[in-house]
Amino acid sequence: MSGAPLLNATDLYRFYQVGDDETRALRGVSLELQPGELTVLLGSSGSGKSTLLACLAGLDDPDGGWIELGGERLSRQPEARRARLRAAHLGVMLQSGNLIPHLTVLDNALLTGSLLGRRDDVRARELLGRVGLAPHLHAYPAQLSGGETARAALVAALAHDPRILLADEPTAEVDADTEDRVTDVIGEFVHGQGRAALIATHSQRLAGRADRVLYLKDGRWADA
Ligand SMILES: Nc1ncnc2c1ncn2[C@@H]1O[C@H](COP(=O)(O)OP(=O)(O)OP(=O)(O)O)[C@@H](O)[C@H]1O
Repeated sequence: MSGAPLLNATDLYRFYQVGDDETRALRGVSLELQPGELTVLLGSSGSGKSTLLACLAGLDDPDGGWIELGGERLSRQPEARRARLRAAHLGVMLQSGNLIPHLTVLDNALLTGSLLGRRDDVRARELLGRVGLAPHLHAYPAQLSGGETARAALVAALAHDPRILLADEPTAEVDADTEDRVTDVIGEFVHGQGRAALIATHSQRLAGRADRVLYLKDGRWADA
C-alpha cells in the first residue's frame, strides 16, 4: 500500500499506575492505517489491544508518542478537539458503552450522522438488515443479547460512513453464520468503499479476510 496514511501512530507508550504497581500496557507501538486495508489485531488477553484502540480513538491519551488523524494531531489535545476529530474521521466500537441506553437500535445508528449533518436512514437500515438486526430496529439496548448489542454497536460505528473503523471484538458472542455476515459488512466497508479498519478480534474468519495481521504481546509488536 502507498500514499498518505489515514492514521499514523508513532512510538506509543501507555503506563497504568495502580498503587505501587505499574502496568506497561503499550511499549513503543507504531502503526499506519491505509485506505482499502483491513488490519486485524491479535494478541492474548492483557496484551494491550483495547488500550491501543482507545488511544487511537482519542478516548485515552498515550503517555509517550503521538497520533495523527487525517494530517492533524490527535494526541495531547483538549478533549473537545479530540471528540471533533474522532467524529470527523472515525467509527469506534469498543467492548462496551457504545450505545445510548434510551435510544433505539435504529436511533443509535443514526446518531453520529445526525450530529454531523449527514443522517442516512437508508444506509443505517441496510447495515442493520445485513447484520441480522432488522427485527430489532426499534428495540432498546437493554433488550438485546450480547451478540446483538455488539452488532448494533458495529452499525452505530459504521452508519455515518467514517474513513476508519476501529473495533474491539465485533464478532464476540455470535454464531458462525452471523460472524460471516459481520465479516462481510466490514470487508465491504474496507474493500468496496476504500475505507480502513483496525479490528481487535479472536476470530479466525475475520483474520482470514485481513490484508494484514498484527500481533501484540506485552504491549509490543511480536511475530505470530
Ligand atoms: N484503566 C486501567 N488501569 C490499570 N490497568 C489497566 C487499565 N486498563 C488496562 N490495564 C492493564 O493494561 C494491560 C493491557 O490491557 P488491555 O485491556 O489493553 O488488554 P487487551 O489485549 O485488550 O485484553 P482483552 O483481550 O482481555 O480485552 C493489562 O495488563 C490491563 O490489566
